[in-house]
Amino acid sequence: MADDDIPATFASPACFMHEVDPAYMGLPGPLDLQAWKDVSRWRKAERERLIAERLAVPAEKRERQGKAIAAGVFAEIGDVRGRIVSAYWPFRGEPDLRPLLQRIAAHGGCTALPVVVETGRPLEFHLWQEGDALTRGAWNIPVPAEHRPCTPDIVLAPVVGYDPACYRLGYGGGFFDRTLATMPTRPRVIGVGYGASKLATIYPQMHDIAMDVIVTETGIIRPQG
Ligand SMILES: Nc1nc2c(c(=O)[nH]1)N(C=O)[C@@H](CNc1ccc(C(=O)N[C@@H](CCC(=O)O)C(=O)O)cc1)CN2
Ligand SMILES: Nc1ncnc2c1ncn2[C@@H]1O[C@H](COP(=O)(O)OP(=O)(O)OP(=O)(O)O)[C@@H](O)[C@H]1O
Repeated sequence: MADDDIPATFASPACFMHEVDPAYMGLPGPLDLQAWKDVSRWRKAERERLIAERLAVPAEKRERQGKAIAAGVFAEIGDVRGRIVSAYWPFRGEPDLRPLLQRIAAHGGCTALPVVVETGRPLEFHLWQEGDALTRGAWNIPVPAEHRPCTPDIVLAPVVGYDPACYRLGYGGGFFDRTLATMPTRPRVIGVGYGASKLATIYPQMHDIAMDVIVTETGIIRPQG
């Protein structure tokens, strides 16, 4: 038998994985990799566009919208007594929910801020309320100076963009997805953003985790079905 006649498979493969469609195995195939490259490029461009657009909105209008969003979030949370709510320190034109943190504390809730420990790792949440000291964290975002890690019951996640299925486009670090994927008990996740940040779809990938609800100044979005 000539070498050319040897079939291009193992006589006795260790397993049949090579015969199964990679998508069925939950593994990315070559096509998925190309699709993810395209989606990544598209997401990068959309992030830049959406951030530039919201920064171009006059500060007073953004402030008005922020107040309407905060009112919507407060109503959506319901009874805050004894619950931990994580918010964020606003940057790049995000809705300012700092007054909401005070309101939550006044109603008997605890508040926290997200802390980047390291790129590629889940976020931590550290207790913080108005008057507590802050220090500069990753990307110069203020974070609690005191190390008081906690597990929030409710996470307010700022969105750069969102879609009708409540998927969130963030800044591209994958922090919230990684964090939610590794929390033993999934908190309630409320996406927070401006109505103008709506996209037809963010082309959700395996790692994307949908928000339970998105609150904007123009209304509340819940995943269909
Ligand atoms: N106010 C606020 N605080 C927050 C978040 C947030 O979304 N908003 N985060 C929520 O996660 C974490 C910070 N996440 C960030 C993730 C990426 C970049 C960033 O600037 N990334 C690169 C591009 C990344 C890429 O495309 O690979 C950049 O823009 O240069 C900034 C913050 C924690 N704190
Ligand atoms: N659970 C996870 N495990 C490993 N990698 C993840 C996970 N979640 C997201 N990633 C990776 O993080 C990267 C950024 O993801 P994505 O574009 O969804 O970010 P984002 O949600 O916009 O960012 P952020 O949450 O920081 O605002 C991707 O390369 C993705 O594969």
